[in-house]
Amino acid sequence: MTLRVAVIGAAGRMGQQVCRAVEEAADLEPAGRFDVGDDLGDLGGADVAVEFTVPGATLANVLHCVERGVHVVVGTTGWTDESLHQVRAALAVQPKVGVLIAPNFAIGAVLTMRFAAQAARFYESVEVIELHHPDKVDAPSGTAVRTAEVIAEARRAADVPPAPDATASGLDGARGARVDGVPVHAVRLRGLVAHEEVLFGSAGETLTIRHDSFDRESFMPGVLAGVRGVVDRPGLTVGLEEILDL
Ligand SMILES: NC(=O)C1=CN([C@@H]2O[C@H](COP(=O)(O)OP(=O)(O)OC[C@H]3O[C@@H](n4cnc5c(N)ncnc54)[C@H](OP(=O)(O)O)[C@@H]3O)[C@@H](O)[C@H]2O)C=CC1
Ligand SMILES: O=C(O)C1=N[C@H](C(=O)O)C[C@H](O)C1
Repeated sequence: MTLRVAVIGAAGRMGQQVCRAVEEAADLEPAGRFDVGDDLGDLGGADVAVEFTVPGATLANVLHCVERGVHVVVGTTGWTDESLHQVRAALAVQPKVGVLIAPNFAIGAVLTMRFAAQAARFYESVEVIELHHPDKVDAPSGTAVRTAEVIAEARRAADVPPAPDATASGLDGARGARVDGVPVHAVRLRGLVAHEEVLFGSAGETLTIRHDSFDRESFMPGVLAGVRGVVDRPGLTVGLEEILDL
């Protein structure tokens, strides 16, 4: 069966790449391209909309799609418990519709989060560093936030005490931001795309897990897997790992 796919944020860095990927996929058909200021209307008759816009716009776009019975694959970051709650409420009146929200569609980034969760209970110390292109509008990255959260959950479950840190004075921000107690550092550098390092340490050893997206092409297999998977997954799914059965 051919799926008709609309792209919201189609003029953006990710949106352009998604439009190309949809055009090249034999089982998908472009239904429409939407960007800032466009009326989403009936999404061009799409079965699935792919949404890569900005944190301030994504909730309204997703709710619009759900209300019209269109499945949605969302890559935009900045989701909160409150905005996820609003999506669940909208889905309750459209029980056949599926929404997939994933902070990162690159397979290696999903594996990095999984490996980090596995390693978390074995180490005293942990820090997350995310490195991105300087045109990114949010910090830290959605991926780094999720990575820190899964690490913190695993450490709590294993009763690992807070990481040691004797810092008593210094400049604000020097130790990064705390996400669920885990220090997260954001680097913005021309030449980069999307990268993450998770550093673990214990007496006499460290473990570094690193993922690099050198090209936005790296997100496309995950996005297309999401498009094909979301139509058979009513309700809200958070994280590509659910679709990949990881
Ligand atoms: N989950 C994942 O794997 C990935 C997630 N991302 C996330 O995706 C999002 C987009 O990233 P990226 O493509 O680099 O960003 P861009 O800024 O390149 O693209 C966003 C596009 O959305 C447009 N836009 C803004 N508001 C609206 C709106 N209300 N309706 C429709 N379109 C709108 C922008 O227009 P204008 O510029 O005119 O405002 C722009 O064309 C970010 O949140 C980023 O973190 C990025 C890469 C991978
Ligand atoms: O803005 C980006 O580029 C990216 N955003 C996502 C995030 O914030 O985690 C995913 C990836 O890191 C690229």
